[in-house]
Amino acid sequence: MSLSLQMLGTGNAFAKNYFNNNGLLLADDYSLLIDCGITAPLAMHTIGKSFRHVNATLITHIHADHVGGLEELALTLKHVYGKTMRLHLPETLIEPLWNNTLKGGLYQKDAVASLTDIFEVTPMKPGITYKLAPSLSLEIIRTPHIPGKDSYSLLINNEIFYSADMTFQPDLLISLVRERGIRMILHDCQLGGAGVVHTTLEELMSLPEDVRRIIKLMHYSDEQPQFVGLTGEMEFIEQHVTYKL
Ligand SMILES: Nc1ccn([C@@H]2O[C@@H]3COP(=O)(O)O[C@H]3[C@H]2O)c(=O)n1
Ligand SMILES: [Zn+2]
Ligand SMILES: [Zn+2]
Repeated sequence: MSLSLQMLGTGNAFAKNYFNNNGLLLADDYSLLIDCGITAPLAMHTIGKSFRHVNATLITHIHADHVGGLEELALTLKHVYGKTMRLHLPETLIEPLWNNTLKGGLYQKDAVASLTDIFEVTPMKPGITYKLAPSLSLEIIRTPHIPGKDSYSLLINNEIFYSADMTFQPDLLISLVRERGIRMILHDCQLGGAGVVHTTLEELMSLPEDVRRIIKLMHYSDEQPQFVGLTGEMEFIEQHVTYKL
């Protein structure tokens, strides 16, 4: 069994030196795109890959750096390649993703009137393990981000935690490591300022050593180079590099 991750981007929503924090998870020959932000189509082109070779896409929450590329993805697949993408997403995101984000661009009278008319939709619920492929299972965990906006982090193969954008949740992180035996945490990381809607580097640095040691940092700002060497045991993930998980 081989599991690897190549981030299309590792930047935060406003980064200009990094693409949006979207990941390509590869489990043997099955590939899952985790989030599809505004920059995802260009990032895919930059790394020489095409959406038509991706088996499915999963959405963590509705912000443009996580869903802004879905219109182009759906339209190119449909009109250029005659394909549809399987979309795994938390069931509470189905209605707002269509009505508040995608309907304006994708609606077509008598043809496309809902998310299921343009994607192969698989709704997900927290606490259930979904087998996406022989060597890939996923669970979603609802984690706080913006008041009133649902956001879901991921548990991959019951051993790797992939954070959506989220505020600092030390009890969750500690229990994932000490009670569920999670061996790796990929976490969003706001490098400066107060952590109002994200987790800050300072907050992550306050975690116990056994938790810090397995954290990799992503979703960071253009100031990232100034922080290399200042993150303790936690290393930055770099975009486009393929990591064996
Ligand atoms: N209450 C809010 C809402 C949003 N934001 C910023 O907008 C970005 C949207 O994408 P993100 O990656 O979730 O990061 C959010 C904040 O930078 C913010 O800073 N405060
Ligand atoms: Zn984001
Ligand atoms: Zn967000």
